[in-house]
Amino acid sequence: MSNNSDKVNLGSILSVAIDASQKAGTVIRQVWKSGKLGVEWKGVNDPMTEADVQAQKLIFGLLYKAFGKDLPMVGEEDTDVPETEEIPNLNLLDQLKIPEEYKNVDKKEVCVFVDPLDATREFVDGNLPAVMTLIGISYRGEAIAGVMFQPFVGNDDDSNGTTIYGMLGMGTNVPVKARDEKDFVIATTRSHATEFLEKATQAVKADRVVKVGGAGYKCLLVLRGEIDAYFFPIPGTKKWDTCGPEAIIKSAGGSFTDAHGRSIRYTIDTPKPNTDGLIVTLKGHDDILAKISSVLPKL
Ligand SMILES: O=P(O)(O)O[C@H]1[C@H](O)[C@@H](O)[C@H](OP(=O)(O)O)[C@@H](O)[C@H]1O
Ligand SMILES: [Mg+2]
Ligand SMILES: [Mg+2]
Ligand SMILES: [Mg+2]
Repeated sequence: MSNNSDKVNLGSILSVAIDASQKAGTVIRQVWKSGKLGVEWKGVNDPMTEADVQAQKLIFGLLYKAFGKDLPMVGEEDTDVPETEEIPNLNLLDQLKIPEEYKNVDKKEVCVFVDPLDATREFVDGNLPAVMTLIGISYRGEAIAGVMFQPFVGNDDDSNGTTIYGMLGMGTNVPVKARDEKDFVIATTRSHATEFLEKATQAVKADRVVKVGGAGYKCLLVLRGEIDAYFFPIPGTKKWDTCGPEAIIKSAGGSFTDAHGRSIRYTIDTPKPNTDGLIVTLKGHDDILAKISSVLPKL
């Protein structure tokens, strides 16, 4: 399958996404170590740095080099895409583990969502474990596969970071454990709370509320069984924040919906804001939806 073919193997795209996220992580660490973050404010509490921009250019360059510039792609930042000298690695995954239905699909029915640096505010504040590169792969509008790469956590092979990936029908590369305690603990925004969020939090009767930055990072806390739910039933996240993490959560058997329990769609034309919020769990999803329904506006 050459890069100008109109067919693609989603397993190969996931391989290049993993490779690109690790290489982007190296760039992010280099910018951090330089001390010259080049922070620009896109909006209130919404920074962009040189690391966000350079990481996105690298990721787009590798995916275009591997699959052609007609690969539908959405990135958070508005950057040009220079030719890259880097070589994309299409062979990181065992093709025997890739579901047959994903091996030869129409490229125009795929869309890759790239958040080159999730939790930029945390990056600027020096809260580095929450920083991640997120890449999601959708097919016919459904989040199918994704990778979350933590450049400042752990020491993953020679990529100096921690790679978490998953694909529907294949599972994840990391052990996943649902939280199983008597109390009910949720994670939500550190910096974008609203009156309605407080009301909704009371409606679901959380025993403890963990306030941390990073949409990807809160999904990781669910995967690791540190919280029962990522609870954010208000606007704020975008499709690039959620496509990759959703695919990983669902490939681990979890649930990922908006506040009304509806699936989130990911096509090139889908509006980027997740206006109806997020609820992310490994278990107990319906119980949360039942409790929050009493305070949600009727559809
Ligand atoms: O990639 P960035 O812009 O850092 O992504 C943001 C999310 O868009 C935003 O929703 C998250 O807000 P909360 O901290 O309130 O959960 C922010 O942490 C980043 O993930
Ligand atoms: Mg941002
Ligand atoms: Mg983000
Ligand atoms: Mg970002």
